[in-house]
Amino acid sequence: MSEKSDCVGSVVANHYNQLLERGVAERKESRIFHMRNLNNWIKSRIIGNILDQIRKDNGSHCRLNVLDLGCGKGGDLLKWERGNVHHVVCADIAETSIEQCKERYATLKHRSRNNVFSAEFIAADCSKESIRERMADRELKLDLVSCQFAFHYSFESLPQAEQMLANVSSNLQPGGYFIGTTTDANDIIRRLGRNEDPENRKFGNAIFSVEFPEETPLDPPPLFGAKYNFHLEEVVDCPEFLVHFPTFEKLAKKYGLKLVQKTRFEDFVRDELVHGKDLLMRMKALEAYPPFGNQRPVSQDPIDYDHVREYLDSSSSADGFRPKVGTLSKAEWEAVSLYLVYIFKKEDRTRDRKRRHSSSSDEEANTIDKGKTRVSN
Ligand SMILES: C[S@@+](CC[C@H](N)C(=O)[O-])C[C@H]1O[C@@H](n2cnc3c(N)ncnc32)[C@H](O)[C@@H]1O
Repeated sequence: MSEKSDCVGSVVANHYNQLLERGVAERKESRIFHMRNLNNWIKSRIIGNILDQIRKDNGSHCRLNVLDLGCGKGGDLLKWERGNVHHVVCADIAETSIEQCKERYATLKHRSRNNVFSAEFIAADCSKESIRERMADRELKLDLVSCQFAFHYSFESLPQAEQMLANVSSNLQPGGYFIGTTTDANDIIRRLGRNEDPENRKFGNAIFSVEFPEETPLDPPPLFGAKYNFHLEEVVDCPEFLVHFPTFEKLAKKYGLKLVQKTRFEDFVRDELVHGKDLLMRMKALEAYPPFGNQRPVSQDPIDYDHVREYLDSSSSADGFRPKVGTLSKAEWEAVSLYLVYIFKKEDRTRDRKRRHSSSSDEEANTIDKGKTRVSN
């Protein structure tokens, strides 16, 4: 492994290790409170949908073993509890995050009087070592690997992306799923706007920025190691790498993982609103506008609400009544919409072969959630 790559791995680990745990009150005051809730809602929907799909595939009482790859402090533990899974392997490069994840799990376990999934915790650079060696049961087969907001770190180099995928594929059952969220490289390059000004290396707004250092070639960027510095108010300030999606898809295929869905967050949110609105409201993923009583809008910049004022102006009734709507400030939406959702399925070669031979049914093996399979660019 090169010195350079070791160095980036430790920068990432140090950054996440130093992140402070915030209390509920402090989180509510955050400029990105609703954006974080919206991201959490998106993950809840991805996880909920895929668990439904696995139960459809394998029977409603099937055992469910999960790997949370790049689990951080355990932001998804509650989702695993609500999803009634049986075992979760939590892995992350940041040791302090893994300790915090362990503590959160202990609290969850205590609160539920031991009536919760079993769990194990592994502090490891999953782009450089095999986690199977570190698992309590090396024979354990997983039904789901979830890698939320973390896969882009492995695109530092081809060997790292391959090791990450090996950790996914070698632990998954045939027919198991690999789900995740990552930045949309095409969108990042488009937003850089080098067509307008070939010198551009940075874009963003008051809450986030993406900046490519001089050493990253941009015309075109390399398939691996296309480093940019990502800054998100209060939470992230560290190097990440563009994930060239066709390369990701091709590599995943080499590891027996077939792409079944790739959806940009903005499309995912629109689609999931049909069934997920109640949860969205409960999770406070949108800001009420105009604000209630003497509350202030989250952003003090009026531009952040131009879109909603325009909407309200066009939909006010004749008596001037202006309803409240749920929205997100423009700055937060610009950050949310940098991401995409992906779902891969581990090929089940025996089953697929049998199915091809024995049935003329046109049921697609990879159909997710009532025909919503979508592979778009
Ligand atoms: C943005 S956080 C997301 C945490 C969590 N998945 C969530 O959604 O709340 C990214 C996480 O990926 C972890 N990470 C980055 N590179 C990693 C690597 N090579 N191996 C394992 N974890 C890694 C970081 O330590 C961090 O906890």
